Amino acid sequence: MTAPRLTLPSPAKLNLMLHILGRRADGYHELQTLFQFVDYGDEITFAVRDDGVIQLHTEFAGVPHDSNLIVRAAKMLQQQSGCPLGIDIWIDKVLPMGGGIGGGSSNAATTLLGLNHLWQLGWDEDRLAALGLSLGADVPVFVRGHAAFAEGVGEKLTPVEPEEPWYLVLVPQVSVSTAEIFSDPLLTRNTPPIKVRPVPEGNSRNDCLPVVARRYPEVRNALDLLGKFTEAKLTGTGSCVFGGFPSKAEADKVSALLTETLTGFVAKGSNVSMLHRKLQSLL
Ligand SMILES: C[C@](O)(CO)[C@H](O)COP(=O)(O)OP(=O)(O)OC[C@H]1O[C@@H](n2ccc(N)nc2=O)[C@H](O)[C@@H]1O
Ligand SMILES: Nc1ncnc2c1ncn2[C@@H]1O[C@H](COP(=O)(O)OP(=O)(O)OP(=O)(O)O)[C@@H](O)[C@H]1O
Repeated sequence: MTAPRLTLPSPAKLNLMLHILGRRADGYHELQTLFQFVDYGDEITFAVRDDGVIQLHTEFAGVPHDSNLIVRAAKMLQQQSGCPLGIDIWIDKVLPMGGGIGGGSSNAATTLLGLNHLWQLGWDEDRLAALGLSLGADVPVFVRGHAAFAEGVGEKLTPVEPEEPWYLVLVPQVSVSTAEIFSDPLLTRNTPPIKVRPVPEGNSRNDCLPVVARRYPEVRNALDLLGKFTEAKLTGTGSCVFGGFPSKAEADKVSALLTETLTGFVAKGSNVSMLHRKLQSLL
């Protein structure tokens, strides 16, 4: 008998602002950032196996299975929970890699929450978020599934309710290495912390933008194009660039101007992740 399959969404995130406050002794940077999800992402399908094997069936160009965050998340959860079960995994990958929209981190979180459900582990969100943090700074917010103001390296999360506009997200044909941007000597690392909550208007800057735009002409082009229609922002360390619109029709109108060399997608901003909405509907 074949095991029943469960398909779960793995949405992208946007950083609505990103300030770098300083650098810690371990090289990681202290940030203040606002995370919001969009209703657009990958889909991951899971089927439980009873032999304990963890098998990813979809190939990723340039990412060996052992370093894939999906496989790493599954193995870590299996090890730490002592679960004897295994899993077959397939992914429909639409999110660009190195785009600053957190595709890998989101995949890791969907895997943790999906397996917690299917293996019936009963782990709470705190425990899953702590495991997630060991896989990447962006994983905890995807585990929590709520728009958040993040501090520390991104793990200290306070839920927030920003507006939920339609976004046009531009995807320049270039992958940006997060580590490379954070090690650039020209990066601004001394932005004073915002102490007032909610974050006051006028703090939508991304401190990574000047360094990314300087290194990547493709990102500069995207910022220039979108900037003709709305405030154009960089998410994370790029490469993706996004802007908000009051309606889908207005975002679609600008999207229609895109070409093969600069693609993009239109998606609704969402303060509750698609993953959590789907999991809620299963209960
Ligand atoms: C820029 C953001 O996308 C904002 O959401 C994240 O902070 C990056 O999160 P991420 O991709 O999960 O990053 P990780 O995989 O944890 O780190 C990749 C590399 O970026 C650098 N890094 C990352 C996060 C951070 N707060 N400070 C850093 O200096 C480190 O060199 C690290 O080795
Ligand atoms: N399941 C996965 N999906 C995407 N990338 C993965 C995955 N597993 C490992 N990786 C590796 O992680 C790198 C970063 O991928 P990711 O899609 O998270 O980038 P990103 O959107 O820039 O993330 P962030 O916003 O967290 O900086 C990839 O270039 C790839 O080598």
